[in-house]
Amino acid sequence: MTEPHQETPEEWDRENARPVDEAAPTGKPASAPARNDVRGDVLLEVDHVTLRFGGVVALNDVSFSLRKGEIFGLIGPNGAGKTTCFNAMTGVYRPTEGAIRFQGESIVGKKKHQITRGGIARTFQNVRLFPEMTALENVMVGADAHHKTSVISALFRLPRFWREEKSGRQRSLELLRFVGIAHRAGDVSRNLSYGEQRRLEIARALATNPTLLCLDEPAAGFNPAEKEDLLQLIRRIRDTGVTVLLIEHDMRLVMGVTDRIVVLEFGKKIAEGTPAEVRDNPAVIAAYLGVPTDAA
Ligand SMILES: Nc1ncnc2c1ncn2[C@@H]1O[C@H](COP(=O)(O)OP(=O)(O)OP(=O)(O)O)[C@@H](O)[C@H]1O
Repeated sequence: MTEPHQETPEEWDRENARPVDEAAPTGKPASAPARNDVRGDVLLEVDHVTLRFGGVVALNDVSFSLRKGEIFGLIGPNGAGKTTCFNAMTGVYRPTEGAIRFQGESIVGKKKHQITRGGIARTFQNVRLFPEMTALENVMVGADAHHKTSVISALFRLPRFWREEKSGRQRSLELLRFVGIAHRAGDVSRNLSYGEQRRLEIARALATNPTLLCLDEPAAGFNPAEKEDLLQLIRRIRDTGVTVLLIEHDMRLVMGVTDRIVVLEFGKKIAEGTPAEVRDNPAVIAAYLGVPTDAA
C-alpha cells in the first residue's frame, strides 16, 4: 500500500523546488491563466473534522482549506490519516464530527457519484481500471458521468445519444492526448504499462470535468524520469484551471510541485504552509525522523 522507505527532510531536494517553464507538449494551450489570477478563493474547507473507526481516531479535529487554482499537498508518515481524509472528501466515509464544504456547500452525507458530479474527481493508491476495456473506453466511462442522454434515447439510439457519444469520444481522445497516451487509445487497458495505466486513471478522472482533482500517491512505483513527467503533467492540469490535491510520499515531487502543504501525524494536523515553511518546521522534521517534537 505504501512505499517502505520514507525520506527524511534532509533528503528532500531543494533544487527541485524551481518552477519549470515548458509549453504543454499535448497541444493544450500553454496560455493558461497565470497562477495568481486563478488562486485565492476558498474551494474546499475541511472544518474541525474528526473521523473514528471504532477506537482508532484516524482524523482528530483536522481543519484546512484549499484555494482555487492551487496545487495542495497532503503529507505525513504511514497511517497519518491522509487517505481517510481523501475518503471523507469524496463521500467514501462520513466524518464522525465536523464539516466539509465544497464551493461553500456541505458535502457530508452526499453519495460518491453526487460528489463527482459536483466537481471532485479522484484517483486511487492502487490502479482501478476496467482491464478488458480499451484505454479510450475507460476514459469514456468518466465522460459518461456528464451525459444527459435518457435511457429511452440510448435504447433507441436517438440523435441525442449519437451526438453525446461522438462528443464523449472526441473529448476522451483529447484527454488521452493530454496525458500523453493517445497512441494507446485502442489497446485494452490491462496491456498498458504501469505508468500508462496511471496516466489513464488521471485522464478518466479528468473526463468528469472536475473543479478539484485528488491524486492519491500518483508517483508510487515510478522511476525518476516518470516522476518528472508526472510533475509536469500535474502542473499542466493546474494550468487548465483545475485545483489539485496531492497525497504523495515522494518528498522531492511534493516539494517541487505544490503551492501549500498540510502535514498530518497520527490523525492530527501538525503543520501547514509553503513547501519551504513545512520543510523547516521542527514538528515535521521530528515526525519524519520518528523522534518526539521537543527532542528535535
Ligand atoms: N476502514 C478502516 N477501518 C479501521 N481503521 C482504519 C480504516 N482505514 C484506515 N484506518 C486506520 O486509520 C489510520 C489512518 O489510516 P490512513 O490509511 O488514512 O493513513 P495514511 O496516512 O493514508 O497512511 P498510508 O500512507 O500508509 O497510506 C490508520 O491507523 C489506519 O489503520
